[in-house]
Amino acid sequence: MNPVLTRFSVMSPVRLPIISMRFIYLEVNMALVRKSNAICRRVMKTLQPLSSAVAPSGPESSQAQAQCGDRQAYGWVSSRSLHGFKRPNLHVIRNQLARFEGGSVDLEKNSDNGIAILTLNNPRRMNSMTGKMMVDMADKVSELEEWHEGKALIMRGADGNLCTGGDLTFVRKALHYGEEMAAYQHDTLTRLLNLPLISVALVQGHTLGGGAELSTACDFRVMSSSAKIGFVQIKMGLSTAWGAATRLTRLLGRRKAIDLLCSAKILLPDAALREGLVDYILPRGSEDELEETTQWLLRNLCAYDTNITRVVKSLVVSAELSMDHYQALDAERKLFGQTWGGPVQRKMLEANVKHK
Ligand SMILES: CC[C@H](C(=O)O)C(=O)SCCNC(=O)CCNC(=O)[C@H](O)C(C)(C)COP(=O)(O)OP(=O)(O)OC[C@H]1O[C@@H](n2cnc3c(N)ncnc32)[C@H](O)[C@@H]1OP(=O)(O)O
Repeated sequence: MNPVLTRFSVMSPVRLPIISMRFIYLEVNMALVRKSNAICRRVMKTLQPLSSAVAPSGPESSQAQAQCGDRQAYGWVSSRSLHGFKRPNLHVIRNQLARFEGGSVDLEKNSDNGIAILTLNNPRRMNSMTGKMMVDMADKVSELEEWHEGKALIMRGADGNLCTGGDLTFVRKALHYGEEMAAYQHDTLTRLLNLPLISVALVQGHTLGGGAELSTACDFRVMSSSAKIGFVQIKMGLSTAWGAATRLTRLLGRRKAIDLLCSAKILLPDAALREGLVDYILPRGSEDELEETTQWLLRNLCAYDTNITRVVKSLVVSAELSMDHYQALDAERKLFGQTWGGPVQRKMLEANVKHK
């Protein structure tokens, strides 16, 4: 049964006959799975020609294959996801990612106001994410899943910069490991988005590529008046690595998602607000933007009872949770895996592109 509904049904004061609820839920779920499997097979058929277009050919492809080796070696298991794709073994991937050192993701939980602060901490490299930071983030999201007295979460970066995406030193070393890294981040960011906490990304400084993707894994985005945000992956020869194509399409609709992802435009606050990508711009010259964001949260979204706030968030998650979401992420991961390590990305990495 949907984990969110399970948690809600235990908490709901009116205990409906759970058996009949479970039965109805299972029936609906099976119908959804049958429908989405059929859609997914059609989607993947249209994508097949693309894979020969973007995957490396010639010696590079044999080198890439040699590097990748058998997917089993990297933790791909035989069990299939609901939509026919191989479900990755996150535990094996975790051990591989942890070897790419650098930075940390830290968590402070304030039991007085029920607001937790999740901090990306790699300031010398603008909080870009290493493999170790991805493992840290997954662990902190698991800790938040068990924080039952929490009400909200603010995700921010150390020293006034949210995140500039994948740490390029990590990226250059992990070109054989794109799909696995994407699967790991998809799991973490979907769990983050589905937490029974009102989540806000504090968009500060340069929030680029994967950093912009991280911001879409929160319910709301609050932006500093001096910040910039842009999905620059296409300039790097890539599609989105951490699930933003799926989330942006749901958040802004397909037209705006295509616009932001295919133009690689870098938005200043007013434009980001106009596009609906961010929800609030902090006043210019704020002394303490984290405190300003905390007050914005308390005023607008956390003014009421903690348990009811958690139930309302859980209800919205369970209303949105659908097979299509996981099918979209599976397809996104497959596509991303075909761009990662491809000739365009290699050329852009060598060019050391700066997204000014
Ligand atoms: C997996 C996700 C996906 C992917 O990687 O496939 C992506 O996220 S794609 C996007 C990847 N990110 C980038 O390409 C950003 C590259 N960096 C820049 O464009 C600039 O650094 C910029 C515009 C963010 C800031 O420019 P500015 O001149 O203001 O500062 P510096 O360039 O001197 O940067 C300061 C310092 O930070 C280091 N830095 C910044 N971003 C990254 C990064 N993503 N990985 C590693 N290091 C990063 C930069 O190298 C400087 O350090 P230094 O030791 O002085 O070279």
